[in-house]
Amino acid sequence: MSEERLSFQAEVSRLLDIVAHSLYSEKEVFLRELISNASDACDRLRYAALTDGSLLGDDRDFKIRIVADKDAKTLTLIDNGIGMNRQDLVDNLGTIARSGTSAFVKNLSGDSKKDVSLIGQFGVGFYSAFMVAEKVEVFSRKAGEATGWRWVSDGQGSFTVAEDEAAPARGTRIVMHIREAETEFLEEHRLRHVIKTYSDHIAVPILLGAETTDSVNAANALWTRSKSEITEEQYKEFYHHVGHAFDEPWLTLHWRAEGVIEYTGLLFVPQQRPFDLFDPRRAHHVKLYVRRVFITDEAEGLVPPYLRFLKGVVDSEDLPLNVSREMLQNNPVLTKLKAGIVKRVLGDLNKKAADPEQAADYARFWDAFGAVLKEGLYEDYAHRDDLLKLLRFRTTESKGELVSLATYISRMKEGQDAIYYITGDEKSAVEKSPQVEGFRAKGVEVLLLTDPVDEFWVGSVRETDGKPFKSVTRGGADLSKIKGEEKPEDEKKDKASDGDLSALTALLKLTLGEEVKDVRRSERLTDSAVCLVADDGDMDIHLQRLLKQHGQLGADAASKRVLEINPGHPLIRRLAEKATQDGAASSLEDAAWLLLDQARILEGETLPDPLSFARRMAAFVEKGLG
Ligand SMILES: Nc1ncnc2c1ncn2[C@@H]1O[C@H](COP(=O)(O)OP(=O)(O)OP(=O)(O)O)[C@@H](O)[C@H]1O
Repeated sequence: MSEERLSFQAEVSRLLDIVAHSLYSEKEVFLRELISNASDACDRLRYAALTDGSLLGDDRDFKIRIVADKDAKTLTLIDNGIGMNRQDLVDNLGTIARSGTSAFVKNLSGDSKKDVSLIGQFGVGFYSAFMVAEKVEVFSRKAGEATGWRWVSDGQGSFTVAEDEAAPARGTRIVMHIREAETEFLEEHRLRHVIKTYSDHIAVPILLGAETTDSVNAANALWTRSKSEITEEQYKEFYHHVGHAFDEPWLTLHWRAEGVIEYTGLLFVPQQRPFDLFDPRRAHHVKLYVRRVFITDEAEGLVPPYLRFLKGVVDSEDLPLNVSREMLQNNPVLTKLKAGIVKRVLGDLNKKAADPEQAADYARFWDAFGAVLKEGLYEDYAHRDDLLKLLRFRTTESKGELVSLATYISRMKEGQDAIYYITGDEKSAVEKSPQVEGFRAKGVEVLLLTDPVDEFWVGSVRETDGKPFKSVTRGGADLSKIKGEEKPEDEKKDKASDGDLSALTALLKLTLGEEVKDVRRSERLTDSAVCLVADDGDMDIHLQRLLKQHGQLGADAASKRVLEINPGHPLIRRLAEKATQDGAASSLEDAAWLLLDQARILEGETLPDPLSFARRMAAFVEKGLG
């Protein structure tokens, strides 16, 4: 086939532009990226050869060779891994395969400084070669295939592919034509240092020079070494490699299990949320190995979705080496591995969570991954108690600090028998909700739940330690039973008389008719005149809104709300007085609708009839101005 010229996917061009022009201060990381890819290629061939031994031929020892040629100003990296055919080259080196990354690049701001620091968080993989090279040639031949290929690009929007017999017998040779300013990467000592720093953990030998047979790296799988032999730095570099990550691990778990099943786990909890954390597939990122052979990074069932932030490796001694990815489904060994992983991870998280000295550190984890962990509360009943201990909340009383359920319970007021919460989209908004006023006045703490998942777990967990979870926007507020810290003047505050209030309530019910389920005097309001609540047994207001937004609830399936009025509010007092007068029904009609609309606005809802609202409002203001 003759040479073809193809364009890079738009996102790749964008990425290359940033890579070439702005740049990381640490250009040396390009080598780590290419070595990481070469090692993955060896892993994949090792796995493929389990079912088709002929793929390896006589060349059975995997290696990565790096050769610098100062005269030609080229740096060459050769692996005898799985290799790429024409289609692979076009797909892998012309597009960004990972969907999260691709979407991310699409949304880059165009401000190169900002973009570079963001890209630094996930790396640019193969394309980082263009940080040091003005031209890159990739010669490759896929294992088991006859034809070799050459891919060439100067990173300027396009590349060429053509058949080429100069490709290695199997695997990939990447030739980088090093820029004048980057010739330091042709110096052996510099290369050796970079390899030692970033790639020592790579399990395939890395040979520096055309002839040498001595590897620069230790060349055994990091997780097989004993903990005492591994430095923090090495763990970190391994985490970068295995997790395609660029932050520091927040927690490193390295353990060997011997007993019912035998395996080694080396798992990391990242510091930062990866971009695809809320991807609907909820896939995890833990690689499964069987006796040092990479099997798959998609073993569904190895890690539950609520721990999908974990990165790392699990290496089993019990699974058969020829286990196919299909065979892994419903495999009893896999089930046991999963049980071991969950126990270990939750145990270590609980140690961190329980240590007051590490509260600030745990808070960082919680802010990154708490929302994901909460999914386990309704998906993994067996570990619910462990998970409940890990929960942290911001509350109306916590001044931004995180509070555990145990702390909340220890601070409950006399007569308080429920754990109160409010759900919503944003902390600042729920904190100011009228429904929490009465609780705040009494010093009764209310959990502020602002993750969408919150609605689902509170609905499923229902209670802890004998204390039910209760929404402050649903049902009666039963605040009168609680001995709080209210100030005496609150008690004495003028309230509408019972008779007047009953008249107003009746009038509002009549006027608003089908728009509300009921109108009641409120126990929970102190400052606002009105608010909406869901009736006991009805769906919480925020949950209704959430389900509607996601098309899970028809417009008419929503249950009606109860309008609560504050007997101590001057406006309600005045209206109550008027409600007993003749002709009140018609003179207060506009006021009734305005009260309801006000409650809707406080709830963050759009008004069903904004035009009428504006008309009534204008009329009132006009009257007020005399
Ligand atoms: N030496 C190689 N041998 C075989 N395939 C390779 C090699 N180098 C790259 N590839 C293929 O090209 C793809 C893209 O590589 P690239 O480094 O850009 O991204 P990645 O490795 O998937 O992710 P990351 O951005 O985290 O490095 C790889 O997933 C792999 O399929």
